[in-house]
Amino acid sequence: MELSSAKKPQPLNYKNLSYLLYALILVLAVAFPMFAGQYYARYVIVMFITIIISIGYNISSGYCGLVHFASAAMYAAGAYGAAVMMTRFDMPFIVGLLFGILVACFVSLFVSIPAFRVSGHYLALISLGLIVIVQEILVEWNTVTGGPAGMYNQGISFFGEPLTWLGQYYLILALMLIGLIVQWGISKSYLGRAFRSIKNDAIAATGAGVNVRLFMVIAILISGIYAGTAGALYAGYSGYISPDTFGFNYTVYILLVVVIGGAGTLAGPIVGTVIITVLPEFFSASPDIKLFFYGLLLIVITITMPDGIIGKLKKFVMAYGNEKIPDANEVKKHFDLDNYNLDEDNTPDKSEYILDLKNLTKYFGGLAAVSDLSFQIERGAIYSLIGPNGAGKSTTINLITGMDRASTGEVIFRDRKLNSIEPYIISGMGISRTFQHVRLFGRMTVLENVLVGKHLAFQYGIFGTLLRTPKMRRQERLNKERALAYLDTIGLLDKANEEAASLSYGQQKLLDLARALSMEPKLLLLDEPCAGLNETEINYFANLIKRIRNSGITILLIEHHMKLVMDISDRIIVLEYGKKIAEGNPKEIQENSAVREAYLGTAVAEYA
Ligand SMILES: Nc1ncnc2c1ncn2[C@@H]1O[C@H](COP(=O)(O)OP(=O)(O)OP(=O)(O)O)[C@@H](O)[C@H]1O
Repeated sequence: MELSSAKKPQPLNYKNLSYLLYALILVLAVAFPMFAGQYYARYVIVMFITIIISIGYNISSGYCGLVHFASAAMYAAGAYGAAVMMTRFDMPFIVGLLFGILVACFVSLFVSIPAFRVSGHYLALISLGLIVIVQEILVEWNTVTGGPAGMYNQGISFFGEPLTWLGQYYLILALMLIGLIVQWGISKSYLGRAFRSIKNDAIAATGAGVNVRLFMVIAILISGIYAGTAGALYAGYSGYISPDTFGFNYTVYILLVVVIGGAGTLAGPIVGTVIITVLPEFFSASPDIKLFFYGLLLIVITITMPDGIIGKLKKFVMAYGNEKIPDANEVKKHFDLDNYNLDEDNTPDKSEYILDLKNLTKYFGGLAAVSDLSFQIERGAIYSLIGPNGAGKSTTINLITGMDRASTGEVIFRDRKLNSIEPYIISGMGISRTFQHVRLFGRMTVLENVLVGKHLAFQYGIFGTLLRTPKMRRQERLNKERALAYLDTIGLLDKANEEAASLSYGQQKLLDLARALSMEPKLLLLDEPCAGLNETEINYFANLIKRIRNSGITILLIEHHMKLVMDISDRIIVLEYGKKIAEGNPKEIQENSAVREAYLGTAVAEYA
């Protein structure tokens, strides 16, 4: 089957281009105070601080997709935390900085905990509430914050010595560079891929083994660390802070920086800051004109470049992925479906069946989508679940994977009851799935989609991520090689660097399968993998499914395509209105009169 389209022109080397730009910016930033003097250096320091807070916002919102307006609240927490430590407790700047970060992290919890329950505009509304509350605290808690009049502090000093303006410039530049390097490290790690998978499709991310809630908390916590650092630096550098600085306008300002620069891109916060800070100066210094300019810029950029300036640039040079793709023979060393030994762990269960559903019932309101359903699945077989539309097939898969909770009954997988286990843990236990309506991480590359499927195979921590330790690099390399091998297995190796959303429908279905397969499941649940495909594609899938079964992986297939089901199934279970009406081998099912009446009708008559 020809699933690959004609080769596209070789993309320009975006990677080298951006390295060159970063080097230029660095040289410029280091040399700037030497030729520009103190007045302009102060201006650039504020830009550095803006970049720091914007990177944090970019990680939580640009990468992880959590749109919130809490930047100003976390920034205020950092600034006041540092100032209070320095002024009220006479502590050195470094203690103020650490305390400011701590307070900002605490404030970040008020965004991340609600994010468990709400998302989208509800989360944005909650974060707006947070700004109002923080403003009130700053204004009313006079004895600590100085109230509306604000508070002064001793400024940035080390060992009792105030830092010169040049020292402050390089300190803040160094922290900004660290911030950029950390952002780069995160984006190149499984942490960054997990964030982006959540933004693309949180349900698919859960299915791939990502603990979505935990990673949302981490993303917002990281933005709290950046905002806290920026706030403390601002307090120390300016020597005076007041509540006015940390209002709604500032949050919108940071949002603008990230949206205009390019949310979810490495250089977005830099480009956005430069544009938002420098461009208005060419028009006028008047605050009203500036606001007008910001508003206009937001409208124009959102309409013409929804991915921001860097996002547009990346599209222009087609810089989706730049992984080197080895040839197929090389790739097969890392995974070969036809010579695959299913890795049974050291604690094999005693049960004869890999999956055992006992009297499973699921109500949606008054509707029993699944009703008193019991069946067992033998290891290494292909079982198919068939039935008319609305019979409860997908719901059964959702109950097995923990994406829906059973009203009554039990799901037993390898002797373990799954009923109250979180879906991402179930994925890690050896059950993976594809989705009826393909759920890919559309804005990630084909290779990255499969790598998210390998999420649980990454075992390096935050230090590995930030320091790019040998362990981290080894795991990244090995899993990349393996992910490429899965792509080769399903025939998409040459598409590894392309955006998943750009694939044809058949290719997307294949990628969904590759991602599920990359999780090294013991039980693979396929929800209508062939819906919407043509005969050639269906035959290709049928062959793949049989090869997967032959490798030892057990399969539960939902499919309406009867020829495929009858050809490849070892056993078939038929549902109607959530109830099992028949079970048997393909021949028995074809001959079953109740099944013919309820579902198969002429379809089987034609097939038989
Ligand atoms: N989240 C939900 N909330 C309410 N009702 C639901 C929900 N999910 C499924 N249902 C209902 O449960 C019944 C079974 O749906 P399900 O999707 O499991 O059927 P299916 O056999 O997979 O159908 P199809 O072949 O059309 O995909 C349907 O009546 C459906 O409307």
